[in-house]
Amino acid sequence: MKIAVIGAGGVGGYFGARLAQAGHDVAFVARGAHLAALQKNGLAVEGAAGSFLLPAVHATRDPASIGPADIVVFAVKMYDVAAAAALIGPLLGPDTLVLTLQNGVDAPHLLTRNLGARRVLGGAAYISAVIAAPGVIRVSVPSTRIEFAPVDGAVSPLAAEFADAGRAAGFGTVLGDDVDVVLWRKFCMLAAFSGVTAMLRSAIGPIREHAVARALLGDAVAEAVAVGRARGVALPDDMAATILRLLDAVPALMKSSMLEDLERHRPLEVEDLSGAIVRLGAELGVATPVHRAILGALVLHAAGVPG
Ligand SMILES: NC(=O)C1=CN([C@@H]2O[C@H](COP(=O)(O)OP(=O)(O)OC[C@H]3O[C@@H](n4cnc5c(N)ncnc54)[C@H](OP(=O)(O)O)[C@@H]3O)[C@@H](O)[C@H]2O)C=CC1
Ligand SMILES: CC(C)(CO)C(=O)C(=O)O
Repeated sequence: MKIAVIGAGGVGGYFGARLAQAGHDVAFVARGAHLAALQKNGLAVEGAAGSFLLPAVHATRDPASIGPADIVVFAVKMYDVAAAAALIGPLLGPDTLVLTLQNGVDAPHLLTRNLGARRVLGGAAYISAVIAAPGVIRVSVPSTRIEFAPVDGAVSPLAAEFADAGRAAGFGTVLGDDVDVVLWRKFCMLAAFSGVTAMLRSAIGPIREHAVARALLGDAVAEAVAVGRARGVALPDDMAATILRLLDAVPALMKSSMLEDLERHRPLEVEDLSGAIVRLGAELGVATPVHRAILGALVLHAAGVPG
């Protein structure tokens, strides 16, 4: 398959590298020192999901030099979605699909406004990865996967082909038909996990061991699930319990990407995580005091520190 990755960071860099390693024609749209390193030294992956080097990768700032792809993997941070969406045009052929991998629940719907629902796949990435240095992606979990679904609910052969390609390339894929369920299942976990770990500046281990912190985490999950249900998303009855079981099973040292960003003084996605829950809760009449506190605790850091 021909795959273009916009945003070659922790998420796009890792999944794109696996697909390239498996022999697919993968091109990365990147920028800055990371782009320069990709062009000079190739793309290195290290960490718990395996280490390998792709010594020569197609990396560029200019999507026109890539041309139409089968799949565009769209993996910039949420606050970069609007600007990076302008890069998609030259990558579109008549049947190209665009797979969004942002946390949060809005990205596929934002892209749908310009691209139309038939082209957009909304995805949730289950991975913990960062750009450790320019040209180097570090993954801190052994097993990774993408769950995704078409915005219009119509599962196409190309989407199924991508799911197969991912599995053959070494990461899990789950192709569903209800994009909101795919997004909200992760969002309810992630908004709570990222918000509480970032607010408390702690990996998950100490949080789940302290009764007060654990209760905060449980309340954050419950608020997110309540908002999702009020929005009409078909979340399973045991959603909150399932999420807490999952968070009990992850390694004690695991941090959210938002905590990693906070520690690196990078911009935060908090407005699209706890902020979205607060906004939707207000619209739907669901109280969200924990997410309001998370938003308040982090909002002054949301722009990061330039440089
Ligand atoms: N990291 C993780 O473990 C997980 C992250 N996610 C989600 O995935 C999304 C991506 O996150 P992540 O991979 O961590 O982000 P990263 O910051 O690691 O990577 C994003 C990359 O996109 C680049 N970029 C942004 N805009 C442009 C542009 N216009 N042109 C070219 N390159 C651009 C960024 O460059 P620059 O640095 O210069 O801004 C950066 O290199 C987020 O929504 C996140 O919440 C989901 C699951 C896990
Ligand atoms: C929780 C995790 C690591 C799950 O993939 C994640 O998505 C994030 O921290 O952004």
